[in-house]
This record gives sequence, C-alpha cells and structure tokens, in this order.
Amino acid sequence: MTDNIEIDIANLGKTYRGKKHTIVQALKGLNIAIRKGEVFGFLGPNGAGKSTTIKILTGQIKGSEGSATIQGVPVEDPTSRKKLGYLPENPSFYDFLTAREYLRLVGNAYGMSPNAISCSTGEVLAKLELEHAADRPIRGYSKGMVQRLGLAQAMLADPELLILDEPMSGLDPLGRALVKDLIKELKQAGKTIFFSTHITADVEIVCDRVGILVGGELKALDRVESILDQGIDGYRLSFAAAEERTIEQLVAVDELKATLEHILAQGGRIERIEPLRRDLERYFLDVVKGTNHEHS
Ligand SMILES: Nc1ncnc2c1ncn2[C@@H]1O[C@H](COP(=O)(O)OP(=O)(O)OP(=O)(O)O)[C@@H](O)[C@H]1O
Repeated sequence: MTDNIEIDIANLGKTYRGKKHTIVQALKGLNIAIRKGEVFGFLGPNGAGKSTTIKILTGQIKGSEGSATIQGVPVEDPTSRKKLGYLPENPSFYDFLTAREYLRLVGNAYGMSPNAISCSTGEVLAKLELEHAADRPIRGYSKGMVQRLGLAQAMLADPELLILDEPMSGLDPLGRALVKDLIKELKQAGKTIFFSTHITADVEIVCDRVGILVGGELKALDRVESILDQGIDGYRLSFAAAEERTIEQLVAVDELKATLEHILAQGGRIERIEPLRRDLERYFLDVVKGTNHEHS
C-alpha cells in the first residue's frame, strides 16, 4: 500500500444468505484503490452491489472474502471512520428534531466542540441551502431537503474522505447542480470523494475516475477523460466535390481512410472532419451489456 491511497479494496467479496437457503453473491473479487484527493464515481445498474460495497467500507456489514482499508486501517476497526463523512442511500433522521438540533447530535458524536459545531452547522446549512429551514422539524422537509441534510451531516466534521451513496438521488435539477458544485468545491479543498450512482451524467462532470460494477463484478475502471477520448463512434465529414457545394456525410471509423482517399482522388476538397464521441452513457450501456471489453 502506498501513502497516497485513501481506500484500498482488495479481492472483496460478499455473499448474502437469504431465506430458504438462497445465496446471493453480491460482490465478487472487487479490487479498487482510491487515491487521496480523487473523486471516484462508482457506477452500476440497480442491484450491482454498490451499496453492499459502501456498507462494508463503512463497517455496517462484513465482507465474506478479501479486505478493505481506509487510510491503511482495516474497515472492521472503528478508528477507520474517524475522518470519514458518510451519506447513506436513504437517509432518515429523528424527524421531531430540527436540522440544527440534528447536526448538534452528529457534531457531538464526532467529538466536536460546541463552538465548532455551531460554526460548522451554519456553514453546511448555507452550502446546502437549508438555512431557511434550520429551525423547523425535519418531518416537514421535502425529499430533496432531507437528502441535502444528509449531505450536510456528512460534511459537518470537515472530513478528509466522503463516501456518498447516491448523493444526487431525489434531487431536482437545481439540487443536482448544487451537489455537483459542492463536490467540485470539496475536491478543490483536497478531499477524497467516493460516490455511487447509476446516472452517468453525474459522473461525467465531476469525477476523475469511474468504476463500473455489474452483477457484483468490476467491469471497467478508467479515467473519465480517457473514456471520453477513446470513444469515437465515427466522423462527420464535410467536403466539397470539385466546384460544388459542401456535403456532409457520416463515416464509420474504419471507412474514414478510404472515404478521404476517394474524395481526394475525385478532386474534392475536405473541409472538416469532426469526431463523433461516445459519451459516458453509451460507454456505460456497452459495458453493462457486455459489448465493451476494455478493462484497465
Ligand atoms: N441483506 C441482503 N440479503 C440478501 N440479499 C441482499 C441483501 N442486500 C442486498 N442484497 C442483494 O445483493 C445484490 C446487490 O445489492 P446492492 O443493494 O448492493 O446493489 P446496488 O448496486 O446498491 O443497487 P441499487 O442501485 O438498486 O441501490 C442485489 O441482488 C440485492 O438483492
């Protein structure tokens, strides 16, 4: 293990034993090393094993095989969670409390001083645009407000590492944009963020790397930039045949060379070659359907 690894997941497996002796292999031989300061998107369809991984990392359940460490400390050891902020998949709170009262409870659990709790509460409520509702019981909050309070409590103790299970879930477009900006801000402050989602657009904008989990197995692991660079599906070619107006044509990757040679041989003029990039959504669908075999 090197010093700049924040989360190290090695050969992690999880088997659930269900009713009537059914067995669900939710995770199989998972290997991921998350670097300090990295924003990592853990992408996968429903039932892929994302929450299972996160529950193991946060000590709520035990893996069946392999190991996981946070800052070198095994996740079975509660001290591994000292500098961790966590947002569960469906956060729920004592809804008779107000947000401010709830955050005081969380701050106490982190061992923060009353002064630090009060300062940080003001900051996180402002960042998540919940100031106006800070002194209202949580029971009156909308779903999006509850989700934002979940993020506020994860950030309260200014943790070095944030593990967020579907942070954009239940948020409207404004809420999603707010959370994406927040993740970018946390990254700039040097935090490490590991978050799960099944929405590729969330990953494309804020993540450095993405891991795609399907049926408990990691099917792809790469930098978002590299995925977007590799993914050229074809070209939009603009050319003018001798003395004629510009024509646009879609050309497959393996036909580009021959098409260009043909146009030039006929005395045509190439005006523009625009690569048609495969976005992360397309890449994700290809991986999930098993048509993409680029692993790294
Ligand atoms: N306590 C449990 N007992 C039995 N099977 C379980 C249990 N928890 C999860 N599973 C099964 O393990 C698999 C992985 O579930 P998990 O919740 O980790 O997926 P996920 O990727 O988080 O899905 P989603 O995006 O729907 O939240 C699923 O087949 C699920 O049914």
